[in-house]
Amino acid sequence: MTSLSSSPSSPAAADRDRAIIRVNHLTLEFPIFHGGARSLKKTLFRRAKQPLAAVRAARTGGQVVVGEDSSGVVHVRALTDVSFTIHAGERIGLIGHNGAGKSTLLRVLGGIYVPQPGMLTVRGSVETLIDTNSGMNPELTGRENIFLQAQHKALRTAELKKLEKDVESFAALGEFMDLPVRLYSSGMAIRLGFGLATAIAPQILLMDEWFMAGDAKFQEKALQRLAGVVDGSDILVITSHSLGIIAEWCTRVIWLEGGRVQMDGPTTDVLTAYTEAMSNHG
Ligand SMILES: Nc1ncnc2c1ncn2[C@@H]1O[C@H](COP(=O)(O)OP(=O)(O)OP(=O)(O)O)[C@@H](O)[C@H]1O
Repeated sequence: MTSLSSSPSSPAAADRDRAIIRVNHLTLEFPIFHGGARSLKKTLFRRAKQPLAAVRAARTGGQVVVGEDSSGVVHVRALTDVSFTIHAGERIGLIGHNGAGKSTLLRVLGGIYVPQPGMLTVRGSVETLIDTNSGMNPELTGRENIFLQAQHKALRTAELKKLEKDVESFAALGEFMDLPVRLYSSGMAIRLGFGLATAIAPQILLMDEWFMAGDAKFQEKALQRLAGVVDGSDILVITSHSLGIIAEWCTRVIWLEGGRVQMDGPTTDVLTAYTEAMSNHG
């Protein structure tokens, strides 16, 4: 069950309405409808007959399972029984191997995937920096997309003008601002998407590491702008393979392994354990 709600801004209700994310026993599976699923199912059954010691869990990816319903559809279980609470003021880093479930978890928190079973409560305004074009219409120009966002946020004319000026100057796309977004390179789409998503600080900012893409000058500008947004937000959740970024930005780290929470705690403790595990197992 998912509940998403926005906070009223009454100062009297400030404490009660501060952002919070609560995740309880969350599991998420993707069904596989690919032609290869049949032979994959045979392999899984063959493996199930082998002694347990011979079936070592893969280090990358979620768990591949045969569905328990009568259809026998093969699923990838990306998240298994994940639970945690994030309070206002916390900056969370999600780390783990390729396929550990970081991006999937971020999408669940952003309301893009609905977990079943499990319960998710997200209180506060949410902004996601997950896909380069998230929330953008590729058929519209960059400028029209700014107007679209302003409409969603019910901005007044003066606020819209401010937003347009701010994003235009940050993205520095020149005449491309008045061309359809589908013509942009991925770096150009990042400039616009990042500029838009960070123009107004949300209570909860969910961010995948793609923002690190782009040329060096843009990265520098993006980090500077992000610092301001993070300061204005209640909660930051960021996934990254760069432990330097996690160490610099996060107060707490959740380490995922094969879709499960391996460790959850203060940044230094989790990064130390993770780095040790890396050097032991590669
Ligand atoms: N749309 C999808 N359909 C099927 N399986 C998916 C889908 N998205 C993710 N998965 C699977 O879910 C598991 C977790 O993937 P996810 O992208 O969340 O991992 P990640 O930790 O973000 O990985 P990386 O660091 O490589 O980006 C993987 O096994 C992946 O194959």
